[in-house]
Amino acid sequence: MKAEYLENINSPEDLRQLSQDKLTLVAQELRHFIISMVSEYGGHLGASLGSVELTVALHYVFNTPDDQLIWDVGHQAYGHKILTGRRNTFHTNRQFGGISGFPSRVESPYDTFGVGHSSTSISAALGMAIASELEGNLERQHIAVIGDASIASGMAFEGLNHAGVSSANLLVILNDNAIGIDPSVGALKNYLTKAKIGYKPKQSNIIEALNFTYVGPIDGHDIHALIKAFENLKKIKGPRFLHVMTKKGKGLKPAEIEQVKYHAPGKFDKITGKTFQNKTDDKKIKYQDVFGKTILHLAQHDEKIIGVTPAMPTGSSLKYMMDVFPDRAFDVGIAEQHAVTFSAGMATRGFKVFCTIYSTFFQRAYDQLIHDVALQNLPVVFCVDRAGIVGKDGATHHGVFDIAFLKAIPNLIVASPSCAKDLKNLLYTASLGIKQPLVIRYPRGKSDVNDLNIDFENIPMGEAVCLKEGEDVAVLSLGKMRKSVSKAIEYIGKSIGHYDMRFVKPLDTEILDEIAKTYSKIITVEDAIVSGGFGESVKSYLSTKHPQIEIVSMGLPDVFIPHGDTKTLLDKYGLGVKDIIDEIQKT
Ligand SMILES: Cc1ncc(C[n+]2csc(CCOP(=O)(O)OP(=O)(O)O)c2C)c(N)n1
Ligand SMILES: CC(=O)[C@@H](O)[C@H](O)COP(=O)(O)O
Ligand SMILES: [Mg+2]
Repeated sequence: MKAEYLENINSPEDLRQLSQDKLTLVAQELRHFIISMVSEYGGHLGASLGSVELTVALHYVFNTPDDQLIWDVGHQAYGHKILTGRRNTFHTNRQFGGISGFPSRVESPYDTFGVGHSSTSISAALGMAIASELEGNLERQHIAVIGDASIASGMAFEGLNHAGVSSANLLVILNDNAIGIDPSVGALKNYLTKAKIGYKPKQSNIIEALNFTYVGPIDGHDIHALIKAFENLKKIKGPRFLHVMTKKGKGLKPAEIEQVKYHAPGKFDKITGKTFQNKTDDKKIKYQDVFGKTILHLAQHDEKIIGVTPAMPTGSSLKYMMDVFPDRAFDVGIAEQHAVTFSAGMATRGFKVFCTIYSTFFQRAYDQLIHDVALQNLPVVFCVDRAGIVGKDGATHHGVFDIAFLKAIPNLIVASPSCAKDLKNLLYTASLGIKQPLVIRYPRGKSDVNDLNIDFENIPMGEAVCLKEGEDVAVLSLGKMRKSVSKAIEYIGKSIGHYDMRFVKPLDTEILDEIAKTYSKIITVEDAIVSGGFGESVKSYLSTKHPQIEIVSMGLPDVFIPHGDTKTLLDKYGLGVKDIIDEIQKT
């Protein structure tokens, strides 16, 4: 398909030169371009396909970038990027050195707010709107576009609650496709479903009750209806809310049908939509499945076991347990804070709660972890997925801060298994009953095994293992870095000791004392920021007791790591196999 119009749109200014009757064609070309790019280079798909008409209409009516357009999460903003000067660089999306998969303030003046985590758009847009008011600019528009799953989060409600008592020039657009990554959940979702079928007695409109002017629901694929609604809403002052209905995956049949799969499908055939299988290493089980399959197995033998996920049943693989035990496995929506305190509540009543959260999203629930779990020493098990570098999602999503922020918390045990067997056995050990909260962090992607057997072993809390004895240099690896360290030692071929520390906290001080007697140099290697990390704990323990030992901590530097494939990033940021070899050889 020739992109007759799109090819000439290098900024929204160009779009605004077109007559309104051409916009449907622009939308068609834009959708086609997104499908073609994502099919070849990967990335998020369904959300951007569903917001094509919305994107075109927004940039047509509003005076971006002076009018402030804020996308929630930002995975639906591919159309926005393409219309705002990034069509020619879009093929670099999410690659190292290329454009980011999410709006980013350093990338473009049209990206008014950096995103990646959900439910921030209303607060950010309100902040901008009140700033404009204070500057005396009452004309500038501030538009937050938020999805139906993201608006159900506590943070979005905090923003609505504040906006409703302001006179801010704020327009919230609810892009309602009735699904997040997985189907949306909760009472608000039920309310929105009713609103769409026309059941909306005025007094029961939640949004109007919060003092917003409410318009909708309208068809979010009808550009002309969208333009009309925006023009009308522009004339109204104060907080306004437009409810728009869209279809995730719109325009690519398989993506409309299998919306979960096509949220971010990987590469696919742009005509048929058929996805391609990655042939290499295909049989290895993903870490998320080691969790998901083990927790299902354990739950089958212990009815006290509960699973909790904040909106990531597929990504975390808790879905296996949800399918079999819908009453004991909960998707609580995008609500990390609630997920943690809800788990704490269940733990007070003697349930064995396994709450699975991506490392990066766990950041949201730090106070709940300290105040509601650790302070009360409640034995909740946090299965922290996507720990370490996650790859192409980039800075907003890398799980690299968890070690530093977790190790400061009293009562908490923090484990970082290096293989599927240890992850499985830690889950098993926790299921036998623990007396304090436990975090088990594990990485994104494939594990080291093809099959999961069901022989379980107890792992004593805080116990490290010696993988290989040596002389002079001992390398202490944490979690997935074990594999790179093994490769480095294999390459060097001389006698280097290798220890899989398994726990950040408590430290295995017994083994550390033994190591200190044998070696003159210790290298710690962790897939997280080195500042405040595991290596620093080792250093702090050993430096007073064994001041003669040289200790080098390898980890990520004190910067935000950008997007790119995981290996490239590890190599660039000093955690490649070669870096480990070099450090060992410095001896
Ligand atoms: C705080 C946080 N938790 C979880 C996620 C993972 N996540 C990304 S998109 C998404 C679903 C968003 O759904 P919705 O807001 O309805 O937007 P849609 O994808 O349907 O356009 C989730 C759970 C996230 N980005 N941020
Ligand atoms: C936008 C977002 O936050 C999610 O879609 C995220 O990209 C999922 O990451 P995984 O691919 O690791 O499940
Ligand atoms: Mg949605």
